Amino acid sequence: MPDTSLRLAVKKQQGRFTLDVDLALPARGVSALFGASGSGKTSLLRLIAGLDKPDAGHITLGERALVDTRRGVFLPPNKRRIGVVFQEARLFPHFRVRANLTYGMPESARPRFDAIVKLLGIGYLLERLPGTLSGGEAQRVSIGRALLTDPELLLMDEPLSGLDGARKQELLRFILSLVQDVNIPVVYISHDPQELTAIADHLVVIEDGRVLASDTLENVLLRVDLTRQLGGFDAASTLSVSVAAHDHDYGLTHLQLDDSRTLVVPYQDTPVGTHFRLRIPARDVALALSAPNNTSYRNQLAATIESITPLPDDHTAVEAVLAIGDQRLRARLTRKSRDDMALEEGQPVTALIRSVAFDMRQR
Ligand SMILES: Nc1ncnc2c1ncn2[C@@H]1O[C@H](COP(=O)(O)OP(=O)(O)OP(=O)(O)O)[C@@H](O)[C@H]1O
Repeated sequence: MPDTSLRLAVKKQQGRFTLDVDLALPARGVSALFGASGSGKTSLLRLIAGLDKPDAGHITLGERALVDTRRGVFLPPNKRRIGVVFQEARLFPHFRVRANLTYGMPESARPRFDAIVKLLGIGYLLERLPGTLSGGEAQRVSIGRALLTDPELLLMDEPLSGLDGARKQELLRFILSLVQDVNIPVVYISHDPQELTAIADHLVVIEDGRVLASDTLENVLLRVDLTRQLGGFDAASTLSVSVAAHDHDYGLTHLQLDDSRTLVVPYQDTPVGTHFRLRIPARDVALALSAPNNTSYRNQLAATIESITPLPDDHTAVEAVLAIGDQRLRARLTRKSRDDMALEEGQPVTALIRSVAFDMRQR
């Protein structure tokens, strides 16, 4: 497998706005750029795509230098092997879908045409003109066009923003399976926390043209110091689990967290051994000092308090990060319960879990 990780250190002045970013993104999965309107997400994406030049800096994709201002290197967009999908599908209005897809397609991608059309479910659209397509259909065609340039990296700038709720979900599921099938790294811009929770593996938080955080989604969402910037995200943690067994009689599925810990959830129609991520809202985790016997909480996990932090925006609440083996779980408590139970860092506790949600992605 070629190394397709993206590394960049770029500066660009745009009027009074300064973009100053130093970043390394993984070679696999979806890296999301998240930040308020005007934080610089699109400006960064345009530099990566080659639509703008940085004032100073370098960008490399795997071994290839795309830009290096000191050496005078600047690869034009069509030489970068980067596919771009914009907010609105930018199709040629007078070309049929087929011609839109094949326009600029390199010979190397020709054998994959049928497979990509099938993958995107756009076979029935090939002879239509762009003006007759729905927003979701047009966006699928533009994803197809980006894939048919044989890219090593796919950039998506709010690809779902023009779509309504149901179509948004549909295309989101679609992009998820696509990412798993084509195995090309994706840089994905959005300011929608729900969308990013569903799709991102890696999260980059941008504010005022600078990177505040760049790490796995799980790790960034554990950062209590970013509570303000991550306001739209439900405080939640993700746990990696695998399906251990099904209990058909009670309609339950047993999940293995690690060698000594299991969770029980409503029956999931998924084979034993399947890996999953579970999403657990911080407010659905309670703490007990010892494992209670008589409780309707099905899930109790032995844990250790790693940190307890006051919430910046709510003086009645605190947030605890619990170590559960080598995974981490957030719990939101009232300040009063912390004081009543005399909770402190390093203390062993039992985490009681009220609800879990399944992540859409299988791992
Ligand atoms: N050509 C330009 N000249 C001057 N300022 C610009 C130019 N292009 C962008 N900017 C400014 O750069 C800043 C970052 O814009 P950018 O479009 O990258 O933000 P964004 O995070 O993508 O926002 P949104 O989520 O609203 O799309 C903004 O303040 C914008 O006004």
